Amino acid sequence: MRFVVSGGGTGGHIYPALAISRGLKEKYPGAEVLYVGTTQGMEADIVCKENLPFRGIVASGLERKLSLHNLLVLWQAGRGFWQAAGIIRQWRPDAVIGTGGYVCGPVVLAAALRRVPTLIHEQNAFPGITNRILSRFAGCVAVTFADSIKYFPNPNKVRLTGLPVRPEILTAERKTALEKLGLSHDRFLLLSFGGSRGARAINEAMVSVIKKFANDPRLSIIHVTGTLGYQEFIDNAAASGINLDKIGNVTIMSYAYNMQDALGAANLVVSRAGAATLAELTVMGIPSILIPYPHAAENHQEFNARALEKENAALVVLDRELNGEVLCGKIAELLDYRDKLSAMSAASKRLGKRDALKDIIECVDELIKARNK
Ligand SMILES: CC(=O)N[C@H]1[C@@H](OP(=O)(O)OP(=O)(O)OC[C@H]2O[C@@H](n3ccc(=O)[nH]c3=O)[C@H](O)[C@@H]2O)O[C@H](CO)[C@@H](O)[C@@H]1O
Repeated sequence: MRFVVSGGGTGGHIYPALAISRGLKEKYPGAEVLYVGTTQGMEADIVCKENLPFRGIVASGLERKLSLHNLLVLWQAGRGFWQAAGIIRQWRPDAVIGTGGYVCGPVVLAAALRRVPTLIHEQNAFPGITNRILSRFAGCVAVTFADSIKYFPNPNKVRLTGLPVRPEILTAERKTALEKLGLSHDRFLLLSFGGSRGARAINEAMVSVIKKFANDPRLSIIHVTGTLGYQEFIDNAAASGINLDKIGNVTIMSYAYNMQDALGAANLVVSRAGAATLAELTVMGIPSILIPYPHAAENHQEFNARALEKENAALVVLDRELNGEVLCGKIAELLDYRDKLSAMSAASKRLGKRDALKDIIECVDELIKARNK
């Protein structure tokens, strides 16, 4: 069997695509999966570490106003479509799966026009523009939140599956993860990151958190700055009088390629409220302090975060209310009241959908069988 998966731009689209690739290989032993993305998105870097064949095409997004940039985008969209059509013709996939981001548009469309079975996955409570358009052509639309179903014109095609989490995250274990990270079993681990690209507001607040908890014997801290924000974070920490070399309980990373270990070992996570992150937190039953990115389309991260807050699985701090003092206060409260933390952890776990990947692979299988009838 041969498959094409496509999803691009940020980790939130890429990791579900990688999880689906693994699921396909498990379901169909010997299956070959080709990843189609853009060469300038994060996918080029992340996918090559997965040993999956990768092909790049051109794609970018329209600005929501009349502009010269949009003319370039339309020209690129045409070019991207021909590149995608060429790939589909040569690779002859049995099915094509898109997980969002502009790059999926031409890939899923080219496949659907050749009558190749297609499935798209929507991660957010409010669907992205690419998926809303593609849903008209795709054979199946798998969604994470029931709330998103109403935005798709043909509800009969929609299946509520949840968001597929990478298998290594599903199976991560605290003891092994702590050992891999070289961290003590007796300490509480606070993990903070701002989604796949990092978040300046979280980086700024974490400077105060690190200052407050530096060398505190109760806890270890792993803070992931995002590749772009790394140097700024290091400079800000130094300007605040923090000597990171002299602090034994803090690890700073620009990007965590081993998220299964970081999440596997964490007792508490501070993060943005991207859908893939929330799916990972809930399948692992990790309590969190969520700071939704305020400029996400239709403010969808706040909707995502409130869904966890409502079930007592997370505390929510709005970006405009965030500062070092507020974040230190919330962390200290959860460190001191472990019963509250345990209750949040249990609530988080109740929300996790561990079967999402299996359900999506079943949908793909049904599409293939329906075509071969
Ligand atoms: C600003 C914005 O619009 N962000 C969107 C984007 O976010 P973004 O890409 O930040 O999305 P998510 O939080 O959903 O996913 C991040 C993914 O990257 C992984 N990770 C992150 C950091 C790191 O160092 N290592 C690592 O592996 C996480 O484990 C997770 O799997 O896509 C998501 C899914 O459509 C949306 O819900 C988010 O709103």
